[in-house]
Amino acid sequence: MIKIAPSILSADFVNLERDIKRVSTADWLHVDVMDGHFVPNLTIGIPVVKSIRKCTDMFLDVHLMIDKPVRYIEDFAKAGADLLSVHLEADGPTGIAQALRVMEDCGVKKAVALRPITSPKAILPYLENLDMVLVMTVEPGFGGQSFMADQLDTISQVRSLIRQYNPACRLQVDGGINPETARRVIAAGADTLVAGSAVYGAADPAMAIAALRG
Ligand SMILES: O=C(CO)[C@@H](O)[C@H](O)COP(=O)(O)O
Repeated sequence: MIKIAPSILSADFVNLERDIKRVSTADWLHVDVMDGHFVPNLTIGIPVVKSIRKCTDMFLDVHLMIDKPVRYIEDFAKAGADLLSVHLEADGPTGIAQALRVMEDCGVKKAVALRPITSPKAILPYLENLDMVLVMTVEPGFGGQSFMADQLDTISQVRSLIRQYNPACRLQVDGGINPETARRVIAAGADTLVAGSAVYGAADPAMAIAALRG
């Protein structure tokens, strides 16, 4: 079943609680954490995730765009994250494996994320132990960018690895998702879609969420 995860990066942060309630028909809430180093942007951190947890029961899907994420896994788990995604480019293999181990110990779902440049095969050392793989269809850092169609092939390749090694693993796609690109990424094998501007830029976010489901 397709899951839709609105990205609060496109929400109005002054009215964050209101904007979280406006997407309550979605399946998950996607929270973009950026450190100004792994990506050229700064967003939100642990205290904000803690506050979000207090105002919604939605599944919190937290995308860590930060260097050496193992340093903060436990804090984000305690703040209320349900799933954490760490970028394979954000640390060496030992650091990524450690981050996944800490997620396991903390009882949060485990995901790895790939920048557009990263080979799908990079997920192989971790795949059997993952709940989700996140394929970026823009360069991480900002909302409102154009969908990178050449990532459709990466999505297909990741789907085929998932089929082979861990069929229960979800495949999330993030960046430039609208009703048209949603159809294309679902056809390529995605089952979880992140959308920021397509949801929060719409007059009626609930209708935009329904349109993404197809
Ligand atoms: O992680 C990111 C950007 O780095 C995304 O989650 C964006 O927030 C998605 O925004 P749209 O491309 O859907 O506007």
